[in-house]
Amino acid sequence: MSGTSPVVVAKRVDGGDDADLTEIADLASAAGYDVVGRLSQSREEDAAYHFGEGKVEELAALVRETDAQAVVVDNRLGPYQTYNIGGKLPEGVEVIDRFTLILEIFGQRANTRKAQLQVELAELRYELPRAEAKASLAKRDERPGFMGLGEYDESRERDIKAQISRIKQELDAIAEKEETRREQRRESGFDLVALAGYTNAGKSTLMRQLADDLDVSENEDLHPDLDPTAESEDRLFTTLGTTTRRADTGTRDVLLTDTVGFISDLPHWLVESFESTLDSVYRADLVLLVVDASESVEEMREKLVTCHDTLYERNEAPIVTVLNKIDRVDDDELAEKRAALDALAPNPVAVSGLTGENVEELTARIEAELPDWREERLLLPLSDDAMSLVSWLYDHGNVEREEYTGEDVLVEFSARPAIVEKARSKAAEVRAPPGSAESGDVSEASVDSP
Ligand SMILES: Nc1nc2c(ncn2[C@@H]2O[C@H](COP(=O)(O)OP(=O)(O)OP(=O)(O)O)[C@@H](O)[C@H]2O)c(=O)[nH]1
Ligand SMILES: [Mg+2]
Repeated sequence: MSGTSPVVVAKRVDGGDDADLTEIADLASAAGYDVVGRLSQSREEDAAYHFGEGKVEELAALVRETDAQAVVVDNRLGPYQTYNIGGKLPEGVEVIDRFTLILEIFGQRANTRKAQLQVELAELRYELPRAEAKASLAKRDERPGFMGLGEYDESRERDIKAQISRIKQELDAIAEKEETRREQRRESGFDLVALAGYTNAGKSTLMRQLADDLDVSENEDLHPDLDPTAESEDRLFTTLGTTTRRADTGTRDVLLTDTVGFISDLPHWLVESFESTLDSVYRADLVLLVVDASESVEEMREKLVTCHDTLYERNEAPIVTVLNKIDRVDDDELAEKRAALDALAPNPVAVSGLTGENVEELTARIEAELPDWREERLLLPLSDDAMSLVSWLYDHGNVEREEYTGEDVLVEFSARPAIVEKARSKAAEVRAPPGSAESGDVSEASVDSP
């Protein structure tokens, strides 16, 4: 089915308020569909049809009336329910669920090898239990292809498993390379800050506001892998891959990474398929959790909960919550929202990524929250190697004192812990170059931090 096809969106909630169809309609538009009808129901789940049977008749009538080519359902449908709903719809009208729709969007946006592999992996993980169900039903001599899922084929299940493991291997190799790159960047003195948050919260817009406006091409020598900043658009999942830019926050050298947004109700397997993309968030030194403050407190709360759930198990970094889009909120309203969300978003920074309002407060906060630099003193015998270590320290940290006493140079500096470690081992080599007689006797010359 092509992107511009007309579709009807539908959703069921257990009870209480009417179902909110905004997000599923936005997702359908993001996939390029034209939303021509909406239908919701508040009742408990029906085993056969998910919705009440009468509601499905209503859905079929709406489809006929609007000439829709598909129905997008914002609930988890079992394979039988999908089949039963499909049976009531006009011939050829597809039933698409939330996950298939999200995968479709990701598939359209996947423009790197990694993104394509991730989408493929998610598709296979979605298909596997369905293939298993088909295989086991066929073994029990049931009708093959019973759910409109095509002819039964036992080898399909084995194929899927083999493909899954092949793709996982390739993705693991990519993830390893990225981890090495993160370590190299840390060793060159950079702090890694990641933008995270619900899709459409304004991450890419804020990234552009914080990034040095230097052209990527001008920075190429230093960071051949930096890419142009991701686009901003009022559309869900504009950004799929990750982009990294330098940001000037004052004294620290920061590399800022923008990445795919979070969304609620994603099954475990889908989140897992995008694990290595989320690693740039999980393994950062600091996470900026961006929230759209122009939405209602309830929406903000739900989205914050989704973000925390996604971060909860694997995130290692401190989190600063950023209330974004304050150009659309007045002061009283902002104060109310801050108070209401205090438990989920303690001590947030409020900014507008669009106008740049209050962005200095955010950069100051980034500096304050980044892991502390350590103080160190090194005493080195004067030599060319010692002098090049001193100049390396100027490049990678803050040199506070440099003193020459006859045969030695004393240097006091502060730097991130990894740099201090590296400096110590460089100093050991300066004192006793590998292969020299005194090799191994280096600890004496090291002066501990005050
Ligand atoms: N008024 C206002 N609009 C903003 C602000 N920041 C972002 N927007 C708008 O919000 C929409 C989404 O912004 P993006 O920067 O694409 O958001 P994102 O979080 O990167 O979204 P995805 O990549 O799709 O997950 C765009 O239409 C932006 O112009 C802001 O501070 N104020
Ligand atoms: Mg984006």
